[in-house]
Amino acid sequence: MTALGVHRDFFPQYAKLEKPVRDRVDEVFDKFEHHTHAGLHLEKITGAHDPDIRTIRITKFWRGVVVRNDGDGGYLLLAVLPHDKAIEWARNRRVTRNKVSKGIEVRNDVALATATNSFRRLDSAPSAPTTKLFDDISDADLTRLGIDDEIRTLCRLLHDVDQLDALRALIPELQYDVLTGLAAGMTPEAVWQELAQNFPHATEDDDASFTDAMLRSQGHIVVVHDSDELAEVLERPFDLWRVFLHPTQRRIAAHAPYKGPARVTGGAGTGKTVVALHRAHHLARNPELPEKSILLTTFTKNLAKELARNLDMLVTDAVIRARIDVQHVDVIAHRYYRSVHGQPTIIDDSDRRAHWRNLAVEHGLDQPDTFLDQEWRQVVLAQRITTAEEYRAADRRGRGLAIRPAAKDQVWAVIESFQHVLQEEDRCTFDMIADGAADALRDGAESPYQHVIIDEAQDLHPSRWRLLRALVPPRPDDLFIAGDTHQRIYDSKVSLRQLGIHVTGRSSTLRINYRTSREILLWSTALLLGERVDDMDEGEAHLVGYRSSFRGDPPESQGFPDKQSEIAAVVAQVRNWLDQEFPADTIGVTARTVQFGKAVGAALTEAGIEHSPLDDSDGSGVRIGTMHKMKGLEFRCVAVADVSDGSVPQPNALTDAERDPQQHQQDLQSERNLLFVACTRAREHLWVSWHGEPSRFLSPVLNPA
Ligand SMILES: Nc1ncnc2c1ncn2[C@@H]1O[C@H](COP(=O)(O)OP(=O)(O)OP(=O)(O)O)[C@@H](O)[C@H]1O
Repeated sequence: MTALGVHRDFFPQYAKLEKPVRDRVDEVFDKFEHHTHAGLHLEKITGAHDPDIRTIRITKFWRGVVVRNDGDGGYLLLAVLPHDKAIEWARNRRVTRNKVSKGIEVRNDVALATATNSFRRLDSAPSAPTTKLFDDISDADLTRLGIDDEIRTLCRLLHDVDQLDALRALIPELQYDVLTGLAAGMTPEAVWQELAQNFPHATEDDDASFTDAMLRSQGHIVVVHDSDELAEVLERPFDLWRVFLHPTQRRIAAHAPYKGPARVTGGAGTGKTVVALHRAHHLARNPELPEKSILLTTFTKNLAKELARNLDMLVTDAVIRARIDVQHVDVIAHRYYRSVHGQPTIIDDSDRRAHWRNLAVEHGLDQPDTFLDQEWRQVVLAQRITTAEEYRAADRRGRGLAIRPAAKDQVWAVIESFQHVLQEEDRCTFDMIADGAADALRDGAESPYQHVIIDEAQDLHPSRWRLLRALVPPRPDDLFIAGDTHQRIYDSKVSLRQLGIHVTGRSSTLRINYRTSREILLWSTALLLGERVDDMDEGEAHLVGYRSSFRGDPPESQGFPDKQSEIAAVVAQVRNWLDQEFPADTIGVTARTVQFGKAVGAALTEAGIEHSPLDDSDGSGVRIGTMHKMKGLEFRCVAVADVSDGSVPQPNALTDAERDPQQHQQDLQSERNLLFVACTRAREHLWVSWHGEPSRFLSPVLNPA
């Protein structure tokens, strides 16, 4: 059957067409599967660099650009442009094959030759630097990684990453990907490993048909076989993530059954959530699965809503969609806890702290409520400790302060009393509910799910992991975990290994950021300079090769003498974005504290600008919320306000350094990560402000070494 490929670059062009022209495009390609070459009325172009590239009439003013392959009769739709532009565009293009992926590449011969000449001139100027960007990479390595002669000649002339960036539209996608990976510090071997995993035919001779070659170009070509499929992929031309996955994303999402728990990591915006959604879709295609047998879950209620919204966009077949249950992890915990213990009553934070304070005084223990609460959550509840003996022998790695054996008994006595009080009051915490639910499930006869997919996994407490483990029996494809420990903002460090979740050999890393511009990414990652971050599997997490897929404006940062003038500036900045026609709901404002957010909200109201809190899922207008609430979300424009000394880090989130230096460091790390999370929510514009002195966390960007 005739296959039609549609190139990724076609989508934004199609999205911008007026409705009647779009309809004509649909009409022209309707029933393409039955068309012969002549049926599609393709026209040759005089002077074309590639004889297979033709144009096709859409309307009097618009033409499509199509590759027609005589070998197997496949078509590839490349562009839709005004008449003269289309002819010019098509004349200069040439279709080639990538040596590694054996997939299709489309290049502009004329522009590449011009660029090579320009860079040659720059390179021979007396002021040109003597070192070049790829001096350390041999020709043999470049060739092995699929860089062809023409691109190699060009890239040998480049001095820095900015020059490489400038060539993004000219260098074929996969080759550009390889070059940016090398430029971002990956070794040729590391790049090769990734390519070899993604493209199993990498070392074979290229004997693929044209249609097979299109199928091997899944990052930038989607292949459809009939007009219904074509209509479906073109239905939401802005949401490219539905159709085009990076080869690494696709490999992870469409992997054959993983033998056990699998994991995807990667910096902010690298598409971990997208991969989790596609994995859910992939698994749900199994016709033998009953309804709601796959759980897609995450850390907060808002994020679960966002997952469900995106899943509805991705999975349009109602039968397949019905196999996936999207729930906030604590909703699941409540469901199974209730089945055994009835409706729980939650103790709020202030009551909990008051209990700790009172009990510490009662037991003559000089420890603050924060220490006791953390000790209880991170040691006692984390390891399900129930006796003084167990507590004495407990693994307290990761907890700062060492406790002498005698003092341990005293701490245990307070913890025991605290648990007793909770029991008497018949109140509990979310951690306790999760553990109660895990027990209920373990005692039950059947596991409720066959697959569990977890997003934003880095912040889950061990009790949630026990629950998730109990929701699905150990089996292939039981748990699929997406998370990034650089974005951990609560102090829930876990070792998956110790929880019996083994991901070794089934862990993959994404490195290309699709959300934020290179400028925003570099600025934000500088905030994390020197930080050591665990990978939840008893190793260290790194951001090697982490890079953005596009360029934009540099972030702006500005200080103000006082709170009032800063708030006025935030309002002015929001107004400025609105004047530039960014829709209000694509603008996010965030601050460390609820109070500052409220003050900004009041000022926006006064200025007549509609706004709503981030946690109001039906809210509209500019969205405002704390940095914690920004987790997992994204906006075209983000104002991060009150990044002031005294607000970031938030003093009451820090353990006293003298009492517990290690915990103090961990608290600082969570606070720094929080700022990183807030800044990496911005797609196009990031604006950071403070009043008085700036936060010390801004020092790497305000005073770079
Ligand atoms: N293959 C892709 N093509 C186009 N856009 C993509 C692709 N993958 C991801 N994106 C887009 O990049 C943005 C970030 O993706 P996503 O939220 O999945 O990243 P993440 O790694 O989960 O981010 P974070 O950890 O910061 O929450 C989203 O807007 C998503 O639609």
